[in-house]
Amino acid sequence: MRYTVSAPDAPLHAGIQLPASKSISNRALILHALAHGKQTLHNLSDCDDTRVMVRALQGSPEHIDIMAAGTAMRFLTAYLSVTPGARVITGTQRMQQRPIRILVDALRQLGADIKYTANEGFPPLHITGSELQGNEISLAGNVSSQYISALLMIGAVLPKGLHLHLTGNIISRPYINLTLQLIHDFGGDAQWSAENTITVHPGGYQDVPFTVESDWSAASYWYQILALRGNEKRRMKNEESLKSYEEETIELSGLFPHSYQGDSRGAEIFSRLGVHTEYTERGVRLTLTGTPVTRLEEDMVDIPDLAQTFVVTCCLMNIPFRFTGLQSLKIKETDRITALITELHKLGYAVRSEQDSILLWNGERCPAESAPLIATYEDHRMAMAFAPACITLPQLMIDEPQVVSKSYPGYWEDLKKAGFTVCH
Ligand SMILES: O=C(O)C1=C[C@@H](OP(=O)(O)O)[C@@H](O)[C@H](O)C1
Ligand SMILES: C=C(OP(=O)(O)O)C(=O)O
Repeated sequence: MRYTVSAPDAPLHAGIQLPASKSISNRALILHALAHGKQTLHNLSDCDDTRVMVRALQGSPEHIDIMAAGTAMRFLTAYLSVTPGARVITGTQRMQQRPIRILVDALRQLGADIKYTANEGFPPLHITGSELQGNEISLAGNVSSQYISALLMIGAVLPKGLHLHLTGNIISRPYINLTLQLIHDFGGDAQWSAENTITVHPGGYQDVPFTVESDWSAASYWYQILALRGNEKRRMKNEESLKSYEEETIELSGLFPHSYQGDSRGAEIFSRLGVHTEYTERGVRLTLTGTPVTRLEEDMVDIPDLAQTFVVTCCLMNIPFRFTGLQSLKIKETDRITALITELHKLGYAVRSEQDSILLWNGERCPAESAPLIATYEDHRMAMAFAPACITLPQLMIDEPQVVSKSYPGYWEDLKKAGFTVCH
């Protein structure tokens, strides 16, 4: 399947109910299960990554397929290690190439019984749950923060709690802090006890009602849409159309100013690309403002999921960039470094990488394809970050658009609500 996407002719005035955060949903589900919770979790995401988690936690299945959900794979590996019973946990072909050795080694040091059923270091895993006796381990903090979050959440149900010493340069740190925040919300006690050490006290969790915030990573595609509309506006000479663009607004509900989510930093970065954020009672109201920067440099080690949004946005706005801290992109849903370079070449942008961790563009162009079809590589963020490019490149085609269901099942419907045309 493929979609052809076109931008609205009329001024954009969209009101969007964003999906709930899958990162918060999947943490809340694990903590709720560890609390033997009966209370309702409100506003859980309906995305694939959360659905697989709900299914895995219901009725204790012996065979668990978490499809493409990194959080579900990592969080459940730790959870099943402390939960009585024997299970096999697996996922898509790609999930079977995403490394998990660091987490498995850490859990084994605590006493867990985990076996690789195919390739050493990768899912599927056979896990037999038991009470783990260990309470102090060191692990690398520079590969995926999801290993750390997984261990922290079970820390409070270990008889002696847990001291985690993190080695290397810690990546995706806001996701670790999000985990600590949710542990507190569920009545646990965990904090940074030294620069690279986190301590989780024993004592378990409380059964509390909880409401999941909307997803700031999903919000980034709407910021991108407005930034690209602003770019079109500046290219227009006609006073009337200029005025109508100026008044364009997008309202996104369910976001708060002091979010737990690290990707809320996207709002500040987009302010440098001409998008103003105003917090309202319901969420945020985005409007166009000011003049965008002429070059963007950013360390994205804390916000890896926003890399695709900013790389595509900057190319289309003709803003040269250098984004560092992207070392985790190679082991996500696809190798996002290679995928971005390949697809942007189709659109005529010669983006380059350095040291597998930097993406840069100095404004260099290459011949563009006349009717580009954007491949999505089973990666929701490839589809969602490239679709807004139709504002600059009319009739853009997106291959396998259904991939968005991993985190934002209503993405295409929401685009239609905002006036975009989405055709099969
Ligand atoms: O903990 C989480 O909810 C996540 C952590 C990040 O992964 P890494 O820690 O592997 O970078 C992020 O990319 C992912 O989408 C969600
Ligand atoms: C990397 C992502 O997800 P995960 O690692 O949880 O599969 C993502 O949603 O961009």
